[in-house]
Amino acid sequence: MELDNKLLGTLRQKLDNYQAKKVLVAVSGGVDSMVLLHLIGRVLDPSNFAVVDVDHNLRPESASEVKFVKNYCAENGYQFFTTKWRKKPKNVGMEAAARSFRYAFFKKIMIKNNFDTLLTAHHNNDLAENILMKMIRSGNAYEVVSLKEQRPFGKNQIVRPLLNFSKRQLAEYADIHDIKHVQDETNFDNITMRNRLRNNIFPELQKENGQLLSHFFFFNQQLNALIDLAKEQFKAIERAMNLEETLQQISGQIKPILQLNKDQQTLFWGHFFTKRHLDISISNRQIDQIIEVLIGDQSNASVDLEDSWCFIRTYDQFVVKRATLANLEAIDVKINQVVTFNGKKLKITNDDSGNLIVDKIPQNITLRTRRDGDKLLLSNGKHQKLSKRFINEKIPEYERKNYLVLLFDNQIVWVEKIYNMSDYLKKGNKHYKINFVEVKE
Ligand SMILES: Nc1ncnc2c1ncn2[C@@H]1O[C@H](COP(=O)(O)OP(=O)(O)OP(=O)(O)O)[C@@H](O)[C@H]1O
Repeated sequence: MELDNKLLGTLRQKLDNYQAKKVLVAVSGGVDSMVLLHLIGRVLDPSNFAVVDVDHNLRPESASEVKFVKNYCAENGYQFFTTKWRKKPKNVGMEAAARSFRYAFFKKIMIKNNFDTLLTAHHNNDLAENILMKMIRSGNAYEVVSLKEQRPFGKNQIVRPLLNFSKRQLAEYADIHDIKHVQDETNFDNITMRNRLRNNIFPELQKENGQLLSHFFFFNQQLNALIDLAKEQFKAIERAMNLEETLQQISGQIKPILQLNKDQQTLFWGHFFTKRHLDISISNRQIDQIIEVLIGDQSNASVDLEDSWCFIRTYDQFVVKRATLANLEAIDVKINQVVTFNGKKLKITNDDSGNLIVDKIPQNITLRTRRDGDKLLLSNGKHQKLSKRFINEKIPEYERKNYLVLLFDNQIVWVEKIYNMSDYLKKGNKHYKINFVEVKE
């Protein structure tokens, strides 16, 4: 009776707090969501709620599980929505794809039928498992924060009224009221980390302290609040940074960030990258590298990020941009043949207007990007390392890999913008002119 009152009281209070008027209950048929549905049936009039169950079509029993929920709704006079997932993607995480299909369907039903609130049956064990899993995977505070009791969902909201109740309490309620439910057999195999934590680790941890789950709840609440406070301060910092943002890059002043201490900077960059529309994931190690670059006084220092994005610090600014992918393969080029290299169309012609002057017509012409050990011939007959030339010309490291290098018979004769062997050839000898041009369409 006490548990009944606690659950019903909490549910009423949450619906009231979050002004949930027309409610869609997400029910998978498992014990948690059947308990939620049973409770809702006791609190709301059927005209104010409906049930939704998505058949993910991933297990043979899924259709009969949906039928079970459908029948339950029919018996109780509840409106019911369902759909079956048919177009399963290949080569992506199945669980994540199933989830995004599920939430897209929830959204569609809510908009079409004017529901203002989606209720899910997430509970305290789900929350604790999420936190521990994220702790194991990343330790990133923004990821470690777990489910919130309420969050916006498009123009509407998701409310999770059972977050403060344990799985055991929900199972107890199901027992008392003899609530039938389906059993997901995959909960028992220990292939997933979640199941290993649920079945092996949490029972052990709870032996240390029976209050463990509520501590996770409390920790989550506090961490969420701290992050919200930090974000307020970061907004002010971002305003002072004068950010300029396009789909391809974002840049800004670094001075405002340097007012934060090193740990606060870590928190800042974690937030900065998670909320940007530039789709970059960033590791803790990369955040450390960014901070090193900002604290150091080396202009043009850079950090490589995922998918060829890079973070570059110039004197008092930073820019995050995509570095063009270099084609590192060398290609052989014939005279008058058009080749595409790093997105440019190029051609070598052998005519008098040539801007490359050589002392013999080459047998082999090769185009490639830089390699370690590349050397340039100078007029005194000596060689200079290409890397040295890049430094002299102040070409930042992140750009060097995109520079085109042209070789005649294995001798570098030209490097984009910074070297042309013609400038170093002795006058008086017999020379040939060769043209190296970018072809415009
Ligand atoms: N197929 C489904 N159809 C309708 N509701 C579902 C379905 N699967 C899950 N739910 C709802 O989501 C809640 C959480 O389910 P579960 O723990 O399996 O999901 P999750 O993938 O871990 O979490 P999330 O839904 O936040 O991604 C369930 O209690 C239920 O309310």
